[in-house]
Amino acid sequence: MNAVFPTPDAAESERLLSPEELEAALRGIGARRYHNLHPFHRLLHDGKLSKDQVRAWALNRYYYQAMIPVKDAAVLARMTDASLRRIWRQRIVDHDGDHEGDGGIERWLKLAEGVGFDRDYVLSTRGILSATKFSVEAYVHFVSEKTLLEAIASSLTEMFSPTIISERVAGMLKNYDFITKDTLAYFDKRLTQAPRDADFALDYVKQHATTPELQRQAMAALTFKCNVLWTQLDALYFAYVAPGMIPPDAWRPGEGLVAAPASVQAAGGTRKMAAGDRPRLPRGVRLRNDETRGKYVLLAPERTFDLDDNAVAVLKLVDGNRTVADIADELGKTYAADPRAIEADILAMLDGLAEKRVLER
Ligand SMILES: O=C(O)c1cc(C(=O)O)c2c(n1)C(=O)C(=O)c1cc(C(=O)O)[nH]c1-2
Repeated sequence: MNAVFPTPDAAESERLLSPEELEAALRGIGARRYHNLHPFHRLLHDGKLSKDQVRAWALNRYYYQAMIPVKDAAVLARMTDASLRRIWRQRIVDHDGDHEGDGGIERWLKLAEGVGFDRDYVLSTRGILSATKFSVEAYVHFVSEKTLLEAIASSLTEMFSPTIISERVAGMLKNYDFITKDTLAYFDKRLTQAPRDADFALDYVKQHATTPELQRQAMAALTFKCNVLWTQLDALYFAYVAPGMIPPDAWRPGEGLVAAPASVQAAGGTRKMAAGDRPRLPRGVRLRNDETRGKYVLLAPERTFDLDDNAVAVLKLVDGNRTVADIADELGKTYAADPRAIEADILAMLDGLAEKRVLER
């Protein structure tokens, strides 16, 4: 393994690597350490997180986004060559934009707003985990204090980001009903910006890491940066997944959100079903008669829900055409009940299924 991907402390790194070997070594660091491998990202992309856990990610990642131009300004300040600065300054423009309302930070704010946050709360950075701040600030300090080669090499995680971004966008759109293409617009531009930036940085490092020591420093810088990304996810995982220990002062579910209409709040985030809605089963979810058990179940990908008789009676009428009021009318006739009286129970039952994401409006 070391012969293919020498690590900074491997004996192999005593030898001067060819530029191609150096690139392979750098890619090997990403293959082992990039944050696409972190369990938090796996959960995020596979649709296994709750809306609040996705919110925690969006909020914390805002801090990274907001500090990237500060980091790049620190890198720029190290550059004595105008031709280098001319290229590097584009990174700051990409994130800050050319005018108010433009740029990557603004697009990340849209993402945070898209999952329910109040913009001013996000901007205040009040609820962001201290560990997130420590990691991000370590990155800014690193590029300020280390050599320019190390500062540039530390940005090389971007070589690996297009793959994770494609996976993330596809996974989140598929798996979360509260995520839209607009919400994730931040990532569209990164798919072209990141390879452009990474190509430049990689060429620079290959050209300037001309001794085993400099090559070792470049590899160590990339390793450090992988750790900057990884530790941010460790902190999120610890606070919001398991053991779920949210530190004092960090964001707690419910805080910093745009006040939703009362009907939305009552449904715990998703709008409550109304009598005029036409519920339907999402793609991949089916009502099935489980003959061996002699009962109906709701079959969803990798999940099965047992249903009581009332739920089965309602779901047999759920077809995307009938409104909830229509369903109440029909069941009222069948069971000789007042449709308006049973409507409330039907709505509550459907809301419960919608929250589990096995029913849509
Ligand atoms: O979505 C991601 O996984 C991801 C990763 C990285 C990265 O690898 O550092 C960056 C970004 N996104 C990103 O959006 C971004 O602007 C960025 C700037 C930098 C950097 O080190 O200068 N990395 C990243």
